Amino acid sequence: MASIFQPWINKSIHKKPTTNFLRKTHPVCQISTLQTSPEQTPFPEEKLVIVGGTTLSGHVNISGSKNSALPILAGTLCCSGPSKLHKIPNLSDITTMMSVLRSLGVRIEVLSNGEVIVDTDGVSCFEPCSDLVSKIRGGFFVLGPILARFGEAVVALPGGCDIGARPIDLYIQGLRSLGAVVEVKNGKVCAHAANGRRLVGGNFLLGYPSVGATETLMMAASLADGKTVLSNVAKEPEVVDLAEFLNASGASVEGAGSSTLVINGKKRLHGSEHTVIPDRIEAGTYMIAAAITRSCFSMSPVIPLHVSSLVEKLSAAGCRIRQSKSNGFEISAVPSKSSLRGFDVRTGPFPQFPTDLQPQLMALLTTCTGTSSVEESVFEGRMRHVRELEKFGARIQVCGSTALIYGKERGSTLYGSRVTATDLRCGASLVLAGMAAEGITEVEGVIHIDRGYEDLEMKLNGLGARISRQNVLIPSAVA
Ligand SMILES: CC(=O)N[C@H]1[C@@H](OP(=O)(O)OP(=O)(O)OC[C@H]2O[C@@H](n3ccc(=O)[nH]c3=O)[C@H](O)[C@@H]2O)O[C@H](CO)[C@@H](O)[C@@H]1O
Ligand SMILES: C=C(OP(=O)(O)O)C(=O)O
Repeated sequence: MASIFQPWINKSIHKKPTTNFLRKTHPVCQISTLQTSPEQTPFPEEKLVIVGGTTLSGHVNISGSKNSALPILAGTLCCSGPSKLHKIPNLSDITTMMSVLRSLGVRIEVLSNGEVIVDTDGVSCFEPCSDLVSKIRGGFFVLGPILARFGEAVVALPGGCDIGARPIDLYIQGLRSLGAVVEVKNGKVCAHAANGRRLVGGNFLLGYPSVGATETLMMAASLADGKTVLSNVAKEPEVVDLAEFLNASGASVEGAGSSTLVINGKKRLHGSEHTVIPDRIEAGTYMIAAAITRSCFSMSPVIPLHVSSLVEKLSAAGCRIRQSKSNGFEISAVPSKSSLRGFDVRTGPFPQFPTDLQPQLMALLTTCTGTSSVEESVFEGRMRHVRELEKFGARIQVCGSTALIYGKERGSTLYGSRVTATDLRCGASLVLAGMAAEGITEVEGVIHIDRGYEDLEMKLNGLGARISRQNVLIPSAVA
């Protein structure tokens, strides 16, 4: 289908953005809330029904990264003219993010194969629909770009996984150091450039290398007057991906991937073409799926550096992991049948072990030998999966931020159960446990899983799993 924004490739089009901000809330806001993404549709509520005990084989394709696509979609707001993005995953969080952008007057065309064209030239207000922003974490990432490009922004407090308090103090302090006046009123962040026009470059040391605060400040500084130095920033691959998108759009961001960013602000950025990196958390989830089902299969594309902390742990447990040009990443847990060894793990900012793989890894550890420990150092509330894993018969003891997982001497101890996903990665860990368990498992709260896994059950079934999606009103198969 021909793009209505053709020729998007003309990077030199700098149409003047519409700056009539009198109408603060765009009417699209009302339309967007009626659009049907799984996140927004109250019915039907669904569950995944899993027949456990299957062995997986074959190859699985890894989608583009949710946590890269979200800030990059926000980053298009920094750019005059259309941007063409590749490998945007088909997820409910992405649908919600697109609705957030549309509520500002952004035009978005979704093509096939994860290609999306985003044109922000029609932006006609600086306050995105609050109902949409508060559904996801990524919606809040529009704050920095809107403020930097238009000198003013009103953005509702963010949503996202319920895994801790998730404050936004670093965003606020950082934006203030770039010359913004920021206050929180009635559940919204209201910000404007102190000089009434543009942010100004400044120095800011983040008290913690927050991913979202780093991304927000990077986008804001890209359009500020002068130079910004951000210290103790997040080094996550998604931060690097955003920097690459911004630089392709004419920004000057140096140091992405290290703990200091130096950003020379530009008067304007132009649209560009960018391919989102593969989702390292999705890839990691499939690697753990191979381990927990004691299977062997391959996956691609995977960037080895992005999964190195997981590879190290799985190798220590006894899995074999190989890379081949033709097949991508191949993980095998077959020769170690029933004897994967438990280990200790602590989550932390990249390159440490990712918190977004902690619940899935804990599910694996319940099937390994010996006693393992998992320390969650990033989110204080990310242990809600423990109660659900216990329903499979897992023995886990939580002490503060550390869980002790008592494995057993031989094979899986898990039995199919009826469980509920309380957040995205909790949902993934329950699906993994269900595949390893004896009997049938039902996972409710699928809405959380759909936020971040593209075609999860279709991809797993393609590897040999037996998972079906059913309406929760269908009588339960688990006693
Ligand atoms: C959409 C997206 O990209 N989500 C990811 C992003 O979330 P998100 O960007 O929200 O995570 P952060 O890196 O900001 O949070 C890490 C820690 O910093 C704290 N904090 C954060 C900001 C702040 O202003 N003050 C503060 O204290 C948080 O409460 C948390 O304890 O990074 C997390 C850490 O890798 C991942 O788990 C999420 O999947
Ligand atoms: C915590 C996560 O997402 P979000 O920050 O969007 O809630 C996640 O992807 O595991």
